[in-house]
Amino acid sequence: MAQLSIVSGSVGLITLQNPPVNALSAAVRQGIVDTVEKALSDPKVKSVVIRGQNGVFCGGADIKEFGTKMTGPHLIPMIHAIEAGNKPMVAAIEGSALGGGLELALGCHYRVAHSKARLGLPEVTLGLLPAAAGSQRLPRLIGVPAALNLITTGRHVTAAEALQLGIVDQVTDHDTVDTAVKFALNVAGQSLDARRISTFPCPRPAELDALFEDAMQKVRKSARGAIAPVACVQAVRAAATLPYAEGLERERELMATLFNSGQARALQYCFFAQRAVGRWSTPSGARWDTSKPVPVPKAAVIGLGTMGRGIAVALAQTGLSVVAVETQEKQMMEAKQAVSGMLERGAKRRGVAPVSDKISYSGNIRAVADVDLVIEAVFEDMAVKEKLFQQLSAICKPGALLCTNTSALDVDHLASQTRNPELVVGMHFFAPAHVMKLLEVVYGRRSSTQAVATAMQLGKKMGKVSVAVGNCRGFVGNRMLKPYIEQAFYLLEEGATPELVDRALEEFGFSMGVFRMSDLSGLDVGWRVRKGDGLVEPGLASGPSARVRQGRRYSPLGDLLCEQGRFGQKTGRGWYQYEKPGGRVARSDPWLHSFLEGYRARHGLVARRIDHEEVLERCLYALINEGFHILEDGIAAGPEDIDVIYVFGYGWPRHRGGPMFYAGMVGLAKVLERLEHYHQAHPDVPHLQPCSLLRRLVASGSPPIHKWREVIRKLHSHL
Ligand SMILES: CC(C)(COP(=O)(O)OP(=O)(O)OC[C@H]1O[C@@H](n2cnc3c(N)ncnc32)[C@H](O)[C@@H]1OP(=O)(O)O)[C@@H](O)C(=O)NCCC(=O)NCCSC(=O)C[C@@H](O)CCCCCCCCCCCCC(=O)O
Repeated sequence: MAQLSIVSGSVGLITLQNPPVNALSAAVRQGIVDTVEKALSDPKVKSVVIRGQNGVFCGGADIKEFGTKMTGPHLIPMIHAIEAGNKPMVAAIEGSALGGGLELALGCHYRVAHSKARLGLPEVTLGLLPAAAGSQRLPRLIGVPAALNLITTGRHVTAAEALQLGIVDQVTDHDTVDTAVKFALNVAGQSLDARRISTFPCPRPAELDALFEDAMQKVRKSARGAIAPVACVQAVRAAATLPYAEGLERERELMATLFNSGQARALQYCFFAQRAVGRWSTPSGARWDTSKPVPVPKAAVIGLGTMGRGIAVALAQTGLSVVAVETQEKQMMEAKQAVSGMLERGAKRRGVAPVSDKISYSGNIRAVADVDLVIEAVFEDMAVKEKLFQQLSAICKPGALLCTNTSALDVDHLASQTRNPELVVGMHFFAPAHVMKLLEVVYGRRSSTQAVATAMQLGKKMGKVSVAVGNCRGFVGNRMLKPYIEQAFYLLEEGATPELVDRALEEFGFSMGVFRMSDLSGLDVGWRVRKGDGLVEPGLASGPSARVRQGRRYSPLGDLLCEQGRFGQKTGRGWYQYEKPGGRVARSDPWLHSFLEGYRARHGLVARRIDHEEVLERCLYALINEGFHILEDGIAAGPEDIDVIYVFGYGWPRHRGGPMFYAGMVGLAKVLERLEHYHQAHPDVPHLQPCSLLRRLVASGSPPIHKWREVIRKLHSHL
């Protein structure tokens, strides 16, 4: 797992061998210990270069080992032996040097990086801190403020930035190992006294207390309850205030609290789940590894509202030629301006030239005739989309994929409007589409394997986390949102306020509670959908029937607000009030509170005290219950798909792993018991009735989440 050879007569070349990222497994650690010892004791070796196999230096500690009984040498003494050695050690960094990988490089006396390499200490994103002395060495090398920034955000830096910060000594565009070997030959025999980072005094910035207080406030605000960023600040503080050995001890203590925490488990689960969704499969047997996507050099976007603009920008930034079609002149003018602004800002952020020439605009749908793939993003109205798909089917060249960005409508029905239904899939982006990472790729009953594979690959190229899901109303994300929002409305009827519900959800870790989110996205969106579903009945002011629709409990609260023209931020009034239409700062609205009181009085509802626990249980367990239905129906292939959708698209706090992972953490038996309890109290709310898959999982002893698929498979084979 690590090999030593001698090159250029006197340079010991140690190669880490653990594809694909040379993670520091027990075998690699043992290999490093052995080869370093050999190199140090071999009189022929005057200096040493450490590199990783296959163009990747090292992706850090082996995350798969965490949570298992860890064996093999520890990282800290291993890295210490490298630093303390009396022969110059040079890290040759290609690809990535992340986490333990960078910590290993910091133990070396010199670092040479390829210009395309990326370096960082991303442990915080896994619920950990750089506990192989990274939190103690990095501040000594680059100073406290820069180290704090890197360690608390986990961001990766380019080789150029690493050079500027002083993390690496040389950057090369040529062969990294050759360059590092030359470097090692040059420094052989030189004193290493000034090269051992652990012996550096940590630069103490002025206003140390204020600096750390500020850093702590920042992470507490952005971490929304995550504990690792806080521990990272504490560890860097130890570097700045304690001698190295004591700092190291503090790092160890802090790591011990993080290492077995639920948050670390949740974040590491997310890391693997994000990668697992790329290995998609469909109930018809289509799979990621047996499907061949078709190339998509040219694409079209139809409809240049908010979504269409974002999609066009995202496609152009990926390097595709884009035809942007909008038939309304005013909308087209506004869109052109908005798109060029988005492209310019994006280019500035990424330090590249804007790609405005990648987009051509047309008011005529015939302009899409020669594209390889079309994404429609027109108004969310089935009749409009039906007509468009009929047109596209006639206009587009043979084999062109027809994709819909609908957030809830029936993909099979749209496919049935075309001559080639196998070429139709959903590509459900999230607003703003050029920023949000999530893409739901919706396969219909007749979508071809190739169509799904092409949409999945295009999503990946666009930098999206793409999840393949089946076709049903709302797909995965929006389908689960419905019972969640519904519970929030019922809680208002029963005595809660929007502030109370939102506070409970935000303290849980959501970036926004349900009502602030509703104000942001616009209350009229849901109103239109409910009208389409025949649920809105204006004029039914009171009486029990006013709160029952289609035989179930229904809350008309959202409809009543819309009737008052309260659409949220855009009108300056919604569940909250705003300083002006388009304002963003939500303030409590006394009108809303007295409206709720009047509503309850009219309907004979007596307000009761509702606590955060009930808010969380009712909203989250209703959402999770729908997640189980989705798994039972085969709409999502596994719980990871649902969790990735919620973390990347719906603001679910990553350190809680996603709704299905969270259910496992709470305990499936508890979720079942609470759903039964609430369903008994609200028998007219079908979403609270526990799903039979949940019952089955509990009956099978609540297996860990990675075993749920077995239970689901058995369930499907019985159907
Ligand atoms: C490296 C990447 C940037 C590469 O990206 P790319 O897109 O090319 O590839 P993928 O991301 O798809 O990855 C390919 C493949 O590899 C798997 N993988 C990647 N990295 C790792 C890894 N580090 N370990 C294991 N496996 C990895 C990935 O899962 C893919 O496989 P799959 O089958 O899933 O498709 C990118 O991969 C990346 O960003 N990787 C992660 C980088 C990272 O976060 N590194 C940090 C790791 S944590 C760490 O290093 C910790 C160290 O600081 C300190 C460790 C000290 C440990 C001490 C433990 C003692 C605990 C004391 C407490 C005891 C308490 C008590 O119980 O008493």
